[in-house]
Amino acid sequence: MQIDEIFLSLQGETEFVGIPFLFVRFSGCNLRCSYCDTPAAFTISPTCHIHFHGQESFLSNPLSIEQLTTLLSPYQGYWLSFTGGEPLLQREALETCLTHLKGFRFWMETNGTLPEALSPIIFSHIDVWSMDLKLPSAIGKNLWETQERFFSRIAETGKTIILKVILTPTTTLEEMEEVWKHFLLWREKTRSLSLTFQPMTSEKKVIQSESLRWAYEKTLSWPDGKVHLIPQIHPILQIP
Ligand SMILES: Nc1nc2[nH]cc(C(=O)O)c2c(=O)[nH]1
Ligand code: SF4
Ligand SMILES: [Mg+2]
Repeated sequence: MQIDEIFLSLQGETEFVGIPFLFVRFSGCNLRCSYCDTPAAFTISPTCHIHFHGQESFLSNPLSIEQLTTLLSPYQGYWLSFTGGEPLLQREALETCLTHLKGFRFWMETNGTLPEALSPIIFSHIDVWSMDLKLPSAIGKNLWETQERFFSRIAETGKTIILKVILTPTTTLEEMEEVWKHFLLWREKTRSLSLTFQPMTSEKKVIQSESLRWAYEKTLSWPDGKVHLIPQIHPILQIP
């Protein structure tokens, strides 16, 4: 498996912020979002950067499942996030991880654009799906139809799904209306759905935008606690 980095930190996004997470960052991505904060994961890296408690080491790619098991087994009981890049581009490697790594709670960080890569093994092991909503202003094309197919398939599993949308100065209010329309429609398909509006951060500061103002008002108007406006906390805390 081609892994860009493996590290332990606090979850810096969504309503799970502040709790310890292992991150396994898969190499390769099928998108090139304007706001991407992990461009290093676009390409396959010759080495995997491992950093735990400020100690770093490197392993040559590809990594074996035995290497991964040795590295992660002291952390059984922790949440483990498969992130990227886009982990579903390496479906077989992901399935190997899911069937061999024992004693973790699995979190899937996905751009939600590869419904054809989903499989029964993935469905049975992932506990929480964190799915980005990719807007045309950030990726240059409309992917709603594909994202709808992706969402419908993961919703059938009944697992927790967190939708995440990144707010940037180029995000339009029409796009925000579209996000909201989909959130309301998709809520009908599953019991455990929440939405995080995530304003972009740069230089440890939250970037102001009209979509951020819009999201603030929308979040205030929604009382059930399933809609959140939360910036990334890891750049602010200056942690990985
Ligand atoms: N602290 C921290 N929290 C995160 N939440 C999602 C991340 C990601 O890149 O997938 C991430 C990350 O890279 N670091
Ligand atoms: S999907 Fe994620 S990793 Fe890929 S380009 Fe977009 S933000 Fe970056
Ligand atoms: Mg990140």
